[in-house]
Amino acid sequence: MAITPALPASPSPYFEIIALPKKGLGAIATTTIPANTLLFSEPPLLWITHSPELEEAEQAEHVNTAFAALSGALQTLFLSLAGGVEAGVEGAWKCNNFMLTSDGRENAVFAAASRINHSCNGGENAYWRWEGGKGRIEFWSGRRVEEGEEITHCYRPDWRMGTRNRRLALLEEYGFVCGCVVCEEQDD
Ligand SMILES: C[S@@+](CC[C@H](N)C(=O)[O-])C[C@H]1O[C@@H](n2cnc3c(N)ncnc32)[C@H](O)[C@@H]1O
Repeated sequence: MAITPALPASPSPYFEIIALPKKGLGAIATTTIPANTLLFSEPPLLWITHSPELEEAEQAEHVNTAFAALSGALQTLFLSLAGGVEAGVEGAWKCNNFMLTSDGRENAVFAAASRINHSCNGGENAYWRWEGGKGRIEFWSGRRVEEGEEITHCYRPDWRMGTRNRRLALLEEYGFVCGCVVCEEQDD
């Protein structure tokens, strides 16, 4: 008998997490959300502080050490994130880590924030910020979001290039073919 994995519970009264065509899981608004609404906030699941010059292999060591310190339930949760099923700790880290500070010294993975898909510049309707004093990431709506719309944020807001090059860059850096509203509508 095929076992359907349980969908993660929504951390927010504003959206549900469901399976989406070609994107895995994603967050869909269950109500109209006004601009500048706090959608959710959460502490990191796995967080590392490191020198920004750290080589990838050394960073992986930090990640593995932090992973080993998690409880069994949190390890299972971490490995259930995108990339984790196929490529273990390294895959989940690569697919889901946020650079928290502009000096590149702090990176973390979050259970709920990991489920928010990417939209290229202009298509996103949410943004995040790291509240270091509270030790939490916050997700805010950047504009009014209609019921049924997908909640997205832009993984690389600094990329300003044509759709074709942006899609290639996303494929190279993040390993997916972008199916966001901007890429689907533009064809340059
Ligand atoms: C941080 S996770 C986002 C949540 C993920 N969809 C899940 O099922 O947990 C990033 C992964 O989601 C998918 N993804 C995110 N944004 C996407 C987009 N715009 N188009 C296609 N796939 C996307 C890719 O597989 C990517 O590696």
